[in-house]
Amino acid sequence: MPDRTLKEYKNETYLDFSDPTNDKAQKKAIEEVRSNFGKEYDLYINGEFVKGDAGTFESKNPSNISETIGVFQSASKEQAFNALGKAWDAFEDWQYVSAKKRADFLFKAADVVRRRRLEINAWMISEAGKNYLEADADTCEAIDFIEYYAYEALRIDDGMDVLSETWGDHNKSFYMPIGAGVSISPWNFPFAIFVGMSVAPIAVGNTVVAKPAPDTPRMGSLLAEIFEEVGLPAGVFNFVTGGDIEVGENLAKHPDTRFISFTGSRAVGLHLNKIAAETHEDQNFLKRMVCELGGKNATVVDEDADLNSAATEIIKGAFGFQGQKCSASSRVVAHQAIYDELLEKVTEKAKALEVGNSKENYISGPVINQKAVDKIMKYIEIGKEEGRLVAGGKRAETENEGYYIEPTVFADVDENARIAQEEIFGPVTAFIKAKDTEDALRIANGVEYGLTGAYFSKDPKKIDNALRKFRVGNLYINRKCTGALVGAQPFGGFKMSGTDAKAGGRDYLKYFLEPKSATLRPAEGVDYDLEDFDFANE
Ligand SMILES: NC(=O)c1ccc[n+]([C@@H]2O[C@H](COP(=O)([O-])OP(=O)(O)OC[C@H]3O[C@@H](n4cnc5c(N)ncnc54)[C@H](O)[C@@H]3O)[C@@H](O)[C@H]2O)c1
Ligand SMILES: N[C@@H](CCC=O)C(=O)O
Repeated sequence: MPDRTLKEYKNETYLDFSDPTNDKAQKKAIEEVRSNFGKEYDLYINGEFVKGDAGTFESKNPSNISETIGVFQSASKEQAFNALGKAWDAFEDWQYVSAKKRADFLFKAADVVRRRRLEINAWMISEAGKNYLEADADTCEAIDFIEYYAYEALRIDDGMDVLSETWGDHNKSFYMPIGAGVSISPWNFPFAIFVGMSVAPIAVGNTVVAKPAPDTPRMGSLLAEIFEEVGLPAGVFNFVTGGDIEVGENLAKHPDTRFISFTGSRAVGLHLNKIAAETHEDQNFLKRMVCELGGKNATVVDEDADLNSAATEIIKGAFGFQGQKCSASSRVVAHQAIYDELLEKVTEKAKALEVGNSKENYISGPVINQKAVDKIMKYIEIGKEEGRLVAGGKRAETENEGYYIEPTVFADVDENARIAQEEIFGPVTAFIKAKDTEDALRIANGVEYGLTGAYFSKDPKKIDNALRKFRVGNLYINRKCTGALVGAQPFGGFKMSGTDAKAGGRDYLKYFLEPKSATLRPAEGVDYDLEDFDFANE
């Protein structure tokens, strides 16, 4: 295999499903996957597929809830702890495996994902309710995470800081993996985020117990199959499905859990952050906590913006995957001079979005489950009190029994209203009127989150002003505020949106590393320096 360097990294490109060949191929993959609905999938602990001790649960198709995607294991607390123990056993060797060897496992895994791409999309379309493009983008992001972190691990292995020489001593700093930990992921990027959160620690020599969200366990079990196929050493990656408390919380609390990597809601993230801070008597490290939480993102449209383009991008940002993205534009803050015109354009486009079964590639599919329906419909009722309903506002009627909600737009919402402040995580956006540019940026910043934002203007001076003042981790000018690409738009937010980690960025792997400084004084008459040592087993 040729040497792979960071320079070789490229984002995977999405399939064009308006091409009938791709559309047909995706439909065929969906039919194949559907013929496998209802099968049982096991835990994957220490390189073995095993049954759970605490029963089983089913994953359902949100587009048609009479369909069972698969049957999954509920691990007991003891099994979860056993997985953690096996991960520590595997760490003994894995921490010293060379970065190149580790990266080779990952490059092979990325190639398997490429080979199974349409099948993986098909499972995701069925289990999460994504349309074809959203599913394909998720699978591509998973490939990107795997390869980007593999390249990054190679770069980090090349050495850290250039240090000064001190009177004949040689100084070197390098990174060491930190140990075995737990990755707890959400259902909304059920492959990309699950894969990214599993691969990042592994790429730099750690071992992982990964728990998928209960709504999308099939997407996690695919990674177990892939790592089994590429021969990743036993115990490096463990896949444990089961209860939030039984598996997730108990693992977070365990004194041997070295890191907790969490992506999910603010409430659960804060709860786990507290757990991470509690030190057990027999714990000899501070737990490393990585939290990537929610958002209440705004698209700000200034008076000189291209309104057609802004309206198109708002629709994508607010209603892509039914608004179930932490990055979604759930607020539109519009300058008073263009407010009415923009609102009319967005309303018209929102009303035109067709809702239906994801297997037929409707632009808008279902939301994830009944709990989500209840929460979103509750916010829609609140919105009716707080603003003027101009589009949607009801359950969408379709041929299937699924969790469908109409794309919904509220106008004339006060900046402090609940629907302007709280994360809804569904197909709902709220228009807020601003007096001028500064007022718009103040409103955009006036929430507890700081994840993404979009700003529309043609004026370079205004753009420069927004670049500095709009307080979000990911800011986009003249485009939608969703769809960050690995390695291009490192992703993660400020304020209550998380611990400032940037998934798919250069800093991310350092959350799973500890830096070590070494000083070597050459022994009398011996000629060597620290560059002669690479600190890894081949
Ligand atoms: N910042 C980001 O990068 C990012 C990315 C995706 C999603 N999100 C956020 O995730 C949320 C949606 O995902 P969700 O509904 O799956 O979130 P969630 O917080 O309900 O669940 C996330 C994960 O935590 C587990 N969990 C729940 N309770 C737990 C507990 N007490 N102990 C341990 N684990 C527990 C769940 O099973 C799931 O695997 C939204 O708030 C969204 O903004 C953030
Ligand atoms: N990284 C994704 C969002 C992940 C959270 O849901 C985006 O940029 O849209």
